[in-house]
Amino acid sequence: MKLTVIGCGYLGATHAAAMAELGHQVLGMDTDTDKVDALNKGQAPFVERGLDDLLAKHTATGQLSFTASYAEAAAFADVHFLGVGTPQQDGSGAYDLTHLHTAVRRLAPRLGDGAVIVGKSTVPVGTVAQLRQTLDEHVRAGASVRLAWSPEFLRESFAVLDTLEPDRIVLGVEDGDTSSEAVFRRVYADILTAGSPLIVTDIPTAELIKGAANAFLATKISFINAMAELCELAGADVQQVALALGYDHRIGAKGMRSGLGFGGGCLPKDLAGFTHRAEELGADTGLLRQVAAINRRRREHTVELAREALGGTVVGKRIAIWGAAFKAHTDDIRDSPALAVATALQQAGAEVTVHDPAAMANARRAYPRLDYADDPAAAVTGAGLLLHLTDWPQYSDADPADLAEHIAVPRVIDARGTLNANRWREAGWTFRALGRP
Ligand SMILES: NC(=O)c1ccc[n+]([C@@H]2O[C@H](COP(=O)([O-])OP(=O)(O)OC[C@H]3O[C@@H](n4cnc5c(N)ncnc54)[C@H](O)[C@@H]3O)[C@@H](O)[C@H]2O)c1
Ligand SMILES: O=c1ccn([C@@H]2O[C@H](COP(=O)(O)OP(=O)(O)O[C@H]3O[C@H](CO)[C@@H](O)[C@H](O)[C@H]3O)[C@@H](O)[C@H]2O)c(=O)[nH]1
Repeated sequence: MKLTVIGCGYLGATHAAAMAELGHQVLGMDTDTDKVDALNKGQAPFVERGLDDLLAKHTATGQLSFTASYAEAAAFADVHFLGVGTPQQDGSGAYDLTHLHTAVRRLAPRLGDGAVIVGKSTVPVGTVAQLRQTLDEHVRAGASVRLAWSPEFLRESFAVLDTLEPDRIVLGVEDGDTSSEAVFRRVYADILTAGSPLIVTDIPTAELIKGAANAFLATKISFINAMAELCELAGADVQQVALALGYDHRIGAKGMRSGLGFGGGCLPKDLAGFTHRAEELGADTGLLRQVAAINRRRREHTVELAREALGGTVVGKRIAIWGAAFKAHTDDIRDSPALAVATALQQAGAEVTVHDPAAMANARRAYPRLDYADDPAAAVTGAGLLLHLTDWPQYSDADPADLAEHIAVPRVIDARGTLNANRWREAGWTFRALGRP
């Protein structure tokens, strides 16, 4: 089949490459010409495992290409996936939906009768009804264009795998739309044959499923972090608590790692947007607000522990920070908990040196006033405290005995819970972890 993907960021570039891997002819479209150029060379403009290989493989054969032209995209195919960004509006939790409306407005007059738009971006419930109005206002006279919504559940760093082998696929179709599902089933034929379940539902339900999924994932993380708070007060170990809870099949161990809390381009923004929309609809959002508050406290608590470790003040103190990405195996620093802690400490007067295996270029651009070191040992050299803030395996594999020779005072706070406490203590470090004795 011939398909386009409008908006080629983390979601869209991965989706385009994965659709080519399924055998489709794919044209990705993005307004960012630098991104388009990189993608056409077979290079992902961000770090994502396996994506460069897929892009290189399919751009080389011409099965996958990218453009900045709506006209080319509209002429290329009758099925158009939408993956443009839906960021948070400044100063409120609400979603900014302008990119979506722009994309529909620009595409609509160029589409032929029978075209199908399938949205993948994350949106608050009610968005598709508004996009339908935008579509109807701009579509050619006499052309009937269908609009369906298939929210995306991929995780960064597992994006290729999650797109090709999804836990489930959701498709929302408008009332009276009897044909989008058949088109969609053809697009996803191989994935459906391999056993991924497909849930076909109405539009509001499809929109809401995505928000609910991220709200649940956020709740699970904040739940275990609330237990971590309690463990610290009681002298108990949250990792043992999580281990024991996770063996219960009704709870499950996945997505329940305690630590510095959730960041990234999705969970914080989607929790805020979901809460905002729920309030507009008159729902009680007490639970959702607590989830966000617990998450905020993780960052504040880590800053406080650093202050405490340094004798009550961070002013003029050298602090090494391991981690800038919002999680391991990505260069994404959107709402990164690690950088939130780093900048809070710097604002409080500390001299902060940051290391990250992949996200330093992005961090340098966004936070040019922080210091950066090229390797983990260089970051700790001369510091009075090390904070471990992103769960890269390089950090859990590092040799604490070797590092103790570089740091001025061997003191570490493990905010991700992935360092081996015994190993670090045996190497002479004062070791403190969140939620653990
Ligand atoms: N990143 C993820 O892991 C992930 C997973 C599931 C869902 N989502 C959702 O997918 C959407 C995209 O997220 P992302 O992380 O890929 O964002 P992103 O910022 O990486 O990518 C968005 C892309 O859209 C492009 N764009 C903006 N306006 C455009 C327009 N009018 N026409 C064409 N292109 C346009 C931008 O240039 C950018 O490349 C969001 O709604 C997000 O919530 C993201
Ligand atoms: O047990 C856990 C799992 C994650 N995190 C943190 O939570 C954040 C989000 O992690 P993760 O869910 O792995 O990353 P994302 O790539 O942001 O993916 C989430 O957001 C996407 C965008 O909506 C969804 O598609 C995915 O299903 C959803 O997992 C990161 O800061 C992690 O460090 C924890 O603290 N504990």
